[in-house]
Amino acid sequence: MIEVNGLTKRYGAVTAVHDLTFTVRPGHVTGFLGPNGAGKSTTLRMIVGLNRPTAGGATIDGRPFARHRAGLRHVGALLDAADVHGGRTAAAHLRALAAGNGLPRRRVSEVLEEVGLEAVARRRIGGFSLGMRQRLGIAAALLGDPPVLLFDEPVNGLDPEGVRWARGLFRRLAAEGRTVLVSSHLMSEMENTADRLVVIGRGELIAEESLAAFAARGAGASVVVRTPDAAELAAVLALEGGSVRADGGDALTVTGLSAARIGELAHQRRIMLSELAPRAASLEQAFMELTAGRADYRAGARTDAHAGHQPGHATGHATGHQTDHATGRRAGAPSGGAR
Ligand SMILES: Nc1ncnc2c1ncn2[C@@H]1O[C@H](COP(=O)(O)OP(=O)(O)OP(=O)(O)O)[C@@H](O)[C@H]1O
Repeated sequence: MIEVNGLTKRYGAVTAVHDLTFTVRPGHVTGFLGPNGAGKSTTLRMIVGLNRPTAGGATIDGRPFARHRAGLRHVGALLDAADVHGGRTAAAHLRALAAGNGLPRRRVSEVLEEVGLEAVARRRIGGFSLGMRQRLGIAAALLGDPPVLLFDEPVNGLDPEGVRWARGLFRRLAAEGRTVLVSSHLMSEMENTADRLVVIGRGELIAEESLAAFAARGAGASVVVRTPDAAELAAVLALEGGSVRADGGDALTVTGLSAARIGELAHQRRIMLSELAPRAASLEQAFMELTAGRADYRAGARTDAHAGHQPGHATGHATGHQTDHATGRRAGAPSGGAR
């Protein structure tokens, strides 16, 4: 179990994470979601002691990460797949990690097989694609067979088969009773993987609930209506507080009114309907609505909040990250002191 309590991280004037409190339970895949720059990586790094909180803290199975002597045997993490020594082979990288953490050498071949990299075990990591590096990072996280696992954007760069494989792996790890926290900025990556969600925006908690509860919020749900009297019905529905989009011809898409209410209003006005079809919100839509206004950057426009930010961070970790991000530590080996 991971317990995050009042976790806060400030970088000068920038508050990356603000008073974040949530719990990640064993036996589930918990999706850690938020738009770019929401503070996911910073939070994960604080959980494993690589960033020092400004306030608050996090425990893993009751103790801060630093007090876990078992290291990789207790907690495995993929934090930055690019953060590996390119001159080493995959096998050598994992062997060094195993040796440094007192793990048996046989684990190296076991995890290489698990992630499907046996065939390239003796190739230098420098020539690996991002997807292969992600697999290697996942292998490193699994090396100590730990009960607690954290993965930061693990499916970035994986091909569709790789994404399906990773989903299955996370679910299996959770089914084995492990605590599995997986971050993503895309709801679509989580909806077939996670059964619980922690959603953050601009460093603050927005939602902590089951995927089912999230889906039931109904945000973004709409009703498709077809009628020969589209203009008249649109006016009636707008008066009732619905928001109506004319889709051309006899079709309208209505939000803010239930299908039952639309049917009732049409009946009262003797407007004939040829279709009345509720459409559930996609989870992606619900996520977008929930985090609207909490994303630092959206296509084409920048919000005015976080005025001190460098535009470069829209692409991830381009600028302003020197203080904490460049720790030079390897994925899967969250050890050493925090900055
Ligand atoms: N070392 C740092 N120095 C200054 N600001 C930082 C540093 N690390 C992160 N930030 C800022 O903190 C905020 C949260 O960044 P973080 O990388 O944790 O977000 P994220 O949710 O992981 O985003 P992404 O999906 O883009 O990786 C951003 O505004 C970022 O610019």
